[in-house]
Amino acid sequence: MAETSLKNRISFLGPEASFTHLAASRVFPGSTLVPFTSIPECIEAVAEGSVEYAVVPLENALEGSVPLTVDYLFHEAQLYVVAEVLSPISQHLLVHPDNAGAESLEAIYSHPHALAQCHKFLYYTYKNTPLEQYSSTAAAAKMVSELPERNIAAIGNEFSAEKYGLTILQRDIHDFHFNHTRFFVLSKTNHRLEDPSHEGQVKTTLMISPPKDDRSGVLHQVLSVFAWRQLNLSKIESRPLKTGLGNYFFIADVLEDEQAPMMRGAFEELAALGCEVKSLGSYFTYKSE
Ligand SMILES: O=C(O)C(=O)C[C@]1(C(=O)O)C=C[C@@H](O)C=C1
Repeated sequence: MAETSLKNRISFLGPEASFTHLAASRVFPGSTLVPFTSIPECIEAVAEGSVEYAVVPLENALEGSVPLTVDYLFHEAQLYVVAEVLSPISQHLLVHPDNAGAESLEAIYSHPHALAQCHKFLYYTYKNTPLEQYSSTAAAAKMVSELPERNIAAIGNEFSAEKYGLTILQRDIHDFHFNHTRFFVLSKTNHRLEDPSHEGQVKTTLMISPPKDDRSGVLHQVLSVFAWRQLNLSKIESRPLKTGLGNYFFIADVLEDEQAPMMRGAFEELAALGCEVKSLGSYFTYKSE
C-alpha cells in the first residue's frame, strides 16, 4: 500500500461503538477508523503498514492490565506508544427491544473485562444465567441485535445501545464507581502526538528484563536506579517472560521524557546492572469525557 494511503487510517478493536472506538475517535476525529476483531490484528495492521496507528486497550482501573496487549508489545511487535487515552467506563445491560419485558435471560455476552467489571451485579442479580465471553462489548451488542429470537443480553456502553437499536435494561452495572480504561496509540515510528492539555506532563513506558543470574537484591537495585534520580514511577507490574516458572519482566511507567538526562543515566545504570531495557517511547495523555 502506498505511503500516502496509510495516512489517517487507524485500526481499533471493533466493531463501531466499542470503548476502543470511542477512544480512537477522541484522538483521531476526522480519520478513517478501521475495525478489527482482535487486539493482535489491530497491532499487526500497524506493524504490516496497512494503517498508520492502532488504538488498543491496555489497562482497566478495576481489572488491571489487558495481558494480550502487554504481552504482544513485549514478545511480538516492535512498536512505539505515541499517546495514551484515559476514558471513563460505564457498563449497561442491553437487550433486544422485543425481549425488554422478559422475566429471565438465556445468557449474557460481553468482553471478558466488561463481564469482570460487573461481577458483583451479575452474581447477585443473574446468578444462574450463563456468562459468555465475546470479542468486544460492541460485538456482543451487535450480535444481540441480530438475534431477537434469542432472549440474550449484552454488556456494553450507551453508544452501542444506540448504534445497534438495543434497550438499556439496567444502567451503570459496573461494581465500582471509579471505572476507567487506559488505551495506547501505537505507531511504527518513535514520535509523540501533540499534548492535548498543554500541561506538558510526559510519560515513558519501559519494559525491563532483569539480569538472568538471579542474584539477591536485583529488584531493589532496579528500583533504586529510579529512586535516587527522583524519577517518579506511576506504575510497575510484572508479566511472565514465558521462558520458565518464576521468570518475569517488568513494565514500568516513568513520569519523564526518555531523552531527559536523568533518564539517559537510568538506562546506562540499568544496562550496567545487566538488565535489558526496551523503551516504548514518551507520550502525552488524552482524556475523554
Ligand atoms: O469491548 C470493548 O468495547 C473494548 O473496547 C475492550 C475493553 C477492554 O479490553 O478492557 C475496553 C474497555 C472496557 O474496559 C471493556 C472492554
